[in-house]
Amino acid sequence: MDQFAFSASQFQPSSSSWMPAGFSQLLGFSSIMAMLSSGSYLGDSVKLFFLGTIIETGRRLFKWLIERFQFRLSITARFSEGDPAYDWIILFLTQENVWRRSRDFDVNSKTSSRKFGIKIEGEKTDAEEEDGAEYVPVYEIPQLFSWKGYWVEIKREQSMMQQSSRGSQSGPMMYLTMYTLNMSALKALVDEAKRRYVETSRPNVIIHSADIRYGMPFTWNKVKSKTRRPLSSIILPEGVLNSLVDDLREFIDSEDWYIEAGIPYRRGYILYGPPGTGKSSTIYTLAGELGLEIYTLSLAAPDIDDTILQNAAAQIPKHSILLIEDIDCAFPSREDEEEALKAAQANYLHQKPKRTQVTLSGLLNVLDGVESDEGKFFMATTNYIDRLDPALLRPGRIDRRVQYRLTTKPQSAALFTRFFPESRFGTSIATKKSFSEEPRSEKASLLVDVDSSEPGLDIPALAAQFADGVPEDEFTVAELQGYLLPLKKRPRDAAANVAAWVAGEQAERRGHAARAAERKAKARREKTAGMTVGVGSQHSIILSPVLAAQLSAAIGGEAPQQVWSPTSMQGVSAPNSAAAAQPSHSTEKSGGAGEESNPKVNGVTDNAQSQSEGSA
Ligand SMILES: Nc1ncnc2c1ncn2[C@@H]1O[C@H](COP(=O)(O)OP(=O)(O)OP(=O)(O)O)[C@@H](O)[C@H]1O
Repeated sequence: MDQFAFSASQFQPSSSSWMPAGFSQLLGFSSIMAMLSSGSYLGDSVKLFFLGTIIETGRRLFKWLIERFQFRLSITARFSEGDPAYDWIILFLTQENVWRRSRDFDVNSKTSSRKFGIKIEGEKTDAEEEDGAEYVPVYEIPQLFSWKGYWVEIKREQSMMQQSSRGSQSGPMMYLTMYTLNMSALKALVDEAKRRYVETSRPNVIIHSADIRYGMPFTWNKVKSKTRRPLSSIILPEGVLNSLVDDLREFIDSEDWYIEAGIPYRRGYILYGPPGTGKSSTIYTLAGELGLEIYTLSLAAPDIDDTILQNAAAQIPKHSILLIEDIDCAFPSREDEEEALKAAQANYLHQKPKRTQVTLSGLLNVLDGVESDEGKFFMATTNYIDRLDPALLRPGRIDRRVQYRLTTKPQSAALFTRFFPESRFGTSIATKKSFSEEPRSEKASLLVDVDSSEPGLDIPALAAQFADGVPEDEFTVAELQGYLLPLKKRPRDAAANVAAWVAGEQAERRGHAARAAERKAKARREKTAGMTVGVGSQHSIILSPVLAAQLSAAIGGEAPQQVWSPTSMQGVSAPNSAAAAQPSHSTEKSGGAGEESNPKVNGVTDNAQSQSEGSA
């Protein structure tokens, strides 16, 4: 107490110099100062409290200043995953080695999906390089780097984006902060990122496919890259491919014309014909040639509806291709739907077969609407153009139709030459090698060559032999390719054995057609047998189609036309009984074995000139 009283009196004279003594006493200021200087426990606590308050206030002030400073002296850009610009930035960061200070990676096995993995140096074999794991930096901890004299900070975050009918939408976002007031620096960085992306992607075709997950926003997040195919690898009748390339180039270059003429700046193609004739390959090759990215969607997917389709089309950047493969699957004909329903019922499935929720009008809206201009290409493939609604094919929606057919002789020869190019197998190589190497016997010079293939061959003659062995309009390029693949180093065998292969294929097709006819006949019998099986004249029973079929097979065929007495049906116990094993309907013929084997389709033709309308 004494100590306290002493200190207070010591303090009082000085405080009175700037504050009336009565006033300072009223505030209790002198007693607080006395307490603080007393060194007591309470005084220390109060000191600590004031110190903490000062530090916290300072910290907040500093943060506030930094934020203001950052806001005024930096530019922040956001990139959301699924948008092409996000990929530009990711690739840019990989190339700038920003990941070097990072300790945070996603490790994935290498696939054709593009993830912009980085190369981690170490002693690795080539095989490991090719097939090993891929290290993809995560960038979830902010990384600072400098680019052209600017400080740039990068950070990836999972962030909430917006509310939609499909729930709250969230997705990874990349935040790029540049410490500069110069807006054009950001533009330069983004342009540079895009340029590098285009440059890096040039040898590949980039294919985006839809990422549809319940409750998540629609994105084109699944990205793959395919090695670009040269135009010469596509075997079509003379001029078809070049005319498509010219048409697409002209379209890309004539944006101003479209705007001036008031015509929607969009282009639609449909490629149709039997499977394996090169429809998809043509689209991928065109995309590679012109540096276009492909956005592919299957309308047959049950999760996709008109809203998603519209969203998807809207998210596609300018000068890219919206590809819908097998477009007929989305809108099956009424007969097909009935058949699917019957098949489901026959198997006691009470659910309707699942089909797309996309409506024809939804698709037409996408083709006509704002989403479909801005220099986008709409490309579709189908095996059955007749099943498509004429509204879909009308000029202005589909500008060009390209028909694909089974191979002609020139196509077969061209395919052979593609497999066995003159440059590797022709006479010129053999001559060059025989001069450059030690003299050897004729037999030996034929055996040794580049890639241990057969050299010194008359490739045009072998190609002609091969083409002669393949009947026109019977096989697809894909089928011939399947035959040639195992013989890729043996051109002579490929040409010599093709006739035998063709004969084998034809026999197999006849067998297949016979079995198909048999199945059809059986289905017809089941249909009629399923209606009514009479037991005596008074008791007729209705059987399920399957049971009726089993019964009719067991008792010998056309059940509904006949009346079976209960005694005649005795012994019919199971479908696998001896009676069932020997059906008495063997008189039924297979209904023209060759009929269904080969749909008659000829060569590849381009209908563009005759059928294209509404194009520029
Ligand atoms: N005209 C062709 N030129 C070059 N290769 C072809 C051609 N037709 C088919 N192929 C080859 O056959 C395979 C299948 O071709 P593709 O997928 O392009 O056929 P498609 O007509 O699109 O078939 P689907 O209708 O089943 O989708 C590919 O490997 C492709 O290289």
